[in-house]
Amino acid sequence: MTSRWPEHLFLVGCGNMAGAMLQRWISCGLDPARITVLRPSGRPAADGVAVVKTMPAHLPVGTTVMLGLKPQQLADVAPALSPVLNHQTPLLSILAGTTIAQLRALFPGAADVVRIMPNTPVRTGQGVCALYADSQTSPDTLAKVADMLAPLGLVEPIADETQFNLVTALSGCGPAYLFRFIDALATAGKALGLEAAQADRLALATVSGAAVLAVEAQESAAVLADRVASPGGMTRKGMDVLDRPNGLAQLMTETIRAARDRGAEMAALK
Ligand SMILES: NC(=O)C1=CN([C@@H]2O[C@H](COP(=O)(O)OP(=O)(O)OC[C@H]3O[C@@H](n4cnc5c(N)ncnc54)[C@H](OP(=O)(O)O)[C@@H]3O)[C@@H](O)[C@H]2O)C=CC1
Ligand SMILES: O=C(O)[C@@H]1CCC=N1
Repeated sequence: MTSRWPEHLFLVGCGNMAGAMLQRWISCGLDPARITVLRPSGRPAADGVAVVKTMPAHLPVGTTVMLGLKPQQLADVAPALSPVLNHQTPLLSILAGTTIAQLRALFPGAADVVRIMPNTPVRTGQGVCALYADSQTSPDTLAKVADMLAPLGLVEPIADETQFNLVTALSGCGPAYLFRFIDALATAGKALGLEAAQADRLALATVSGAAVLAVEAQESAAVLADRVASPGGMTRKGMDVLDRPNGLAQLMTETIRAARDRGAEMAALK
């Protein structure tokens, strides 16, 4: 069986998101000696991973490059990165908003260009990586990228790039909304009289347990919610607040729409 890992991985930027992917890949067997990280600060990325502060003149044969910097930083790095890519260097990008066409314009030497939209839970192997490539990218490269992402969690191919910002708004940004929800649940408990640490503990364990149950159960989340809500009981009264016309469903639609639309704005800023 061939290895799921590239011969060499070059990460251009390795902060919160690429760093989470890196940690998971290493814990699943990617040899740190096969990874180089470019980051201006020169801060260590992980034990055994080489860190450089400036663009190398050449990349080892068999290198896969992943862009892990912010979209606003891409224009600074592209002039130095483009010449070191060739048609055998798969170029992966986790940049929100930045389209394949924009990447191809900046990196004309790359043949295989793949957009990935991860989320931070990849660090535990419970993340989501959405995946899109255009028809110029070889199916073999795309399959290899999907294989490399498999230890990070759900790998979700996206057929239509115009949906990528919407997908980003849901699964890429989604953990932040869940973290906010955990905070809000605990804060509500505190506001109504619970001791702070206890409210935090209860909120976190409740969200964690409910998420695991939702994953493991055969029923939909809607059915599971109804099973908690005994007729005439306490939960129904609470859910009546969430379910009112301007309640949670509308709030989430507005939230996802605002995030999605920011992706298009970011692409237009290039
Ligand atoms: N955060 C998230 O949950 C998600 C983020 N993304 C995408 O990931 C990308 C990175 O976001 P995030 O990790 O949050 O950002 P961070 O700010 O945490 O990381 C940015 C990284 O880019 C590096 N960097 C800055 N300037 C340059 C440069 N000129 N050349 C090379 N590297 C540079 C930084 O270096 P240094 O370490 O030295 O400061 C840092 O490692 C974005 O494009 C974002 O859209 C996608 C999905 C989810
Ligand atoms: O906030 C952002 O732009 C990125 C995209 C998905 C999560 N973080």
